[in-house]
Formats: sequence, structure tokens, C-alpha cells
Amino acid sequence: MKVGIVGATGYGGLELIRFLHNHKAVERIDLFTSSEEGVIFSSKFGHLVHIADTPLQKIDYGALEKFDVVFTSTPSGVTSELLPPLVGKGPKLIDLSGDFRLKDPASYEAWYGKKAAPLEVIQQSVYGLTEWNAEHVQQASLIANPGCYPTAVLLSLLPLLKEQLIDPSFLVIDAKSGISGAGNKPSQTTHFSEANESFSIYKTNTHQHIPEIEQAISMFAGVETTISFNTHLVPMSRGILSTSYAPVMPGVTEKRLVSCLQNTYEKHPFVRIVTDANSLGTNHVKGSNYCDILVKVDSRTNRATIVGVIDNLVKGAAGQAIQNMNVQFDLPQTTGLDVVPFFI
Ligand SMILES: NC(=O)C1=CN([C@@H]2O[C@H](COP(=O)(O)OP(=O)(O)OC[C@H]3O[C@@H](n4cnc5c(N)ncnc54)[C@H](OP(=O)(O)O)[C@@H]3O)[C@@H](O)[C@H]2O)C=CC1
Ligand SMILES: CC(=O)N[C@@H](CCC(=O)OP(=O)(O)O)C(=O)O
Repeated sequence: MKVGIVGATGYGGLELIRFLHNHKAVERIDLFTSSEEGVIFSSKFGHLVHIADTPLQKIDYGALEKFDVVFTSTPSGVTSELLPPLVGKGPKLIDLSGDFRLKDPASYEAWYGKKAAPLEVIQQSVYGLTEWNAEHVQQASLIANPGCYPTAVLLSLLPLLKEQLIDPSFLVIDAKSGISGAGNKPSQTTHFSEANESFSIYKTNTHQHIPEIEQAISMFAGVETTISFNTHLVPMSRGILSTSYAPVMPGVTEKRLVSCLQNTYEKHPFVRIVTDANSLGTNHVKGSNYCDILVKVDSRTNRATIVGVIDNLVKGAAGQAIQNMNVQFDLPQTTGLDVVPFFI
């Protein structure tokens, strides 16, 4: 199939190229830019010499319409305007940004501080958390790829919430991310001299992923809840680790929680349930499409500690997008990671 990537020069776009280059179903990859038309892609990214030697192209609707799949890996606020004219025109659209995730435009505007996409287009979008929504993803023409934090949080919590094994009324989620989660433009907080040897909280109680997580818990677990969710910046390149705390329902054992997770993800190749905390950490998932999940019950408080670990660029962005493409076209759940080297 022929694939176009808008936002190819960003971190998500670079990982998409790495995956797609070895994907058996992909015969051609075209790369689009809003700022560097004509620049030979590999001249900017040495690890892609001989792999992506094509020039960056200007974003053009006539060209985009001809692809089988178009990935948009742009900052929020871009695709809400760019994609509506393309929906239903031919290519399957997989958007990595937050622009089509929230079903309520007022909620998007409140949390993102930007104008929402038209309601009729939002209504057509399907939330692409592959492990939980493959059936709908298969039919969709516009897929809203989940955010990075929501991927780690939801994959680890949804099974336990759906089976009513933990109490949704007191969910506390403490999440940490590497710097690449913030994209390739340094800001004061992500600049090396600020982030290195530091550890900081940001967007305290106001993170835009709060409504996305609550919406997905309602959608997939059938539970309405208000979460406490906070995010922290860790001086590492990539990776997310989220630790959630919730009271365990009366009579539920740790064994029951573990088996619920194991049963849910038995047929999902990219989720691993780990039982030993020593084998859990962002280094174990770097560059991979895995989400690792650990659950332990604190016997003193009868609260569960639920940990989800992903590579935010891969499981949270590009890899999840490729999984969505595979599901849409009924392709094997492969990623083709082996040959193309890492950038970071
Ligand atoms: N980084 C991560 O871990 C994750 C990111 N995401 C989401 O994926 C999306 C991409 O993230 P990421 O790759 O990190 O972002 P980056 O900031 O690294 O890259 C975004 C790219 O978008 C292009 N771009 C910027 N402005 C515009 C515009 N107005 N019109 C068209 N293209 C534009 C730029 O390329 P050019 O100048 O060449 O046009 C830029 O390289 C974001 O929405 C992010 O929230 C989701 C999950 C994880
Ligand atoms: C470390 C860091 O800054 N991470 C970003 C994640 C951005 C993201 O994925 O947000 P979208 O929902 O807009 O796609 C953040 O916390 O805002």
C-alpha cells in the first residue's frame, strides 16, 4: 500500500518511518512537511540514510487523497483543520494528535485551549486503542490514536475496572514521562539544562489527558469516574511509567487481579503481564511495542498498586498507529522493527 506521513520530521513521524520501512504491505512512503519542502529527508536524519532519501513534499490535498493510508503526526490544533476535507475521500486517516479523541468539542476546547474540529467529523472518528476497540477500528475512515499517557494508564486499568475488581471512586494515577513525549521543539522545561538531573511535576491537575482517560473508562469499562491524574518529567529520552492506586473490592485477591489481566490480554501480542517488579522499567520496553503491566495488593491498606510501562513514542504513538493500520487492513500484528536503527 501507499502511505503518506504528515509531520514526518517529528518524533512520532520518525518512528512511523522506522516501522513502515520494513512493513511487508507497504510499497511506498511519502513524507510531507509544513516547513522544509524539498529537503532530502535523510540529510536531516543520519540514521535514515539509504532508508528515506526522498525529498519532503508540501502538504497538498490532491496528493494526500491518493494514498491508502495517511498518518498525521502533528501537534494538536493542526489536524482539526487539515483532515476534515479528507474524511471519506479514500485514504484511511490515522491521526496521532489529540484533535479527534474527545467526543465533546467543548471538552476539547476547555482542556486543549484550542478550537475543536467540526462535531460531525469528531463523531466519525474512532478511538484507536487497538486492544479494546479493534472491531470499530476496522471500519473507521478516521482513527484518533490514543495519547501516550492514556495508553499506559488505560491498558493497565481497564480490565480491572470492567470486571469491578477495583473501586473506581478513588483512582489516583501518578505518571512519569521521558522528554521526547513533549515533541522535538525544546521549551524552557524540556531544555537539557532544565530537565537534566531534575524531576518535575507539570500541568498539575490540568493535563489534557484527564478527560481522554475518563472518557475511555466510560466507553470500555462502562464506569463513570473522576480521576486524580498527575504527570512528571523524568530526565530520560523516552518511556512512560504510570502507577495507579485504587481500593480493591471486598473479597478480591491479588491472584484474581493478575488472572483478570492475563485473561484479558491472552491474545494481544503487545501486552505483557509481569509478576516481578524487578523486570519492570522503561529500559525493558524502549523501542518496542509492548506495554508491561504489574499489579500488587498492599495488604495493610487493601489498595492495589497498578503499574503500566510503555515506550511513549512506540506503544503510545507510532506502534499503536501501525497496529491500527494492521487491524484496518486485516494484516498480521507485526511491526517490522528489526532493521531500521533508532534515532534516539
Ligand atoms: N512524542 C510522543 O511520545 C507522542 C506524541 N503524540 C502526539 O503525536 C503528535 C506528534 O508528536 P511528536 O512527533 O512528538 O511532535 P513533534 O513536535 O516532534 O513533531 C511534529 C511535527 O509536525 C509538523 N508540524 C508542526 N506544525 C505543523 C503545522 N502547522 N502543519 C503541519 N505540520 C506541522 C512539524 O514538521 P514540519 O515542520 O516538517 O511540518 C513537526 O516536526 C502530537 O500531537 C503528539 O501529541 C502522541 C503520543 C506520544
Ligand atoms: C512529556 C510531555 O510533555 N508529554 C506531553 C504529551 C503530549 C501528548 O501526547 O499529548 P496529546 O494528547 O496532545 O497528543 C504532555 O504531557 O503534554
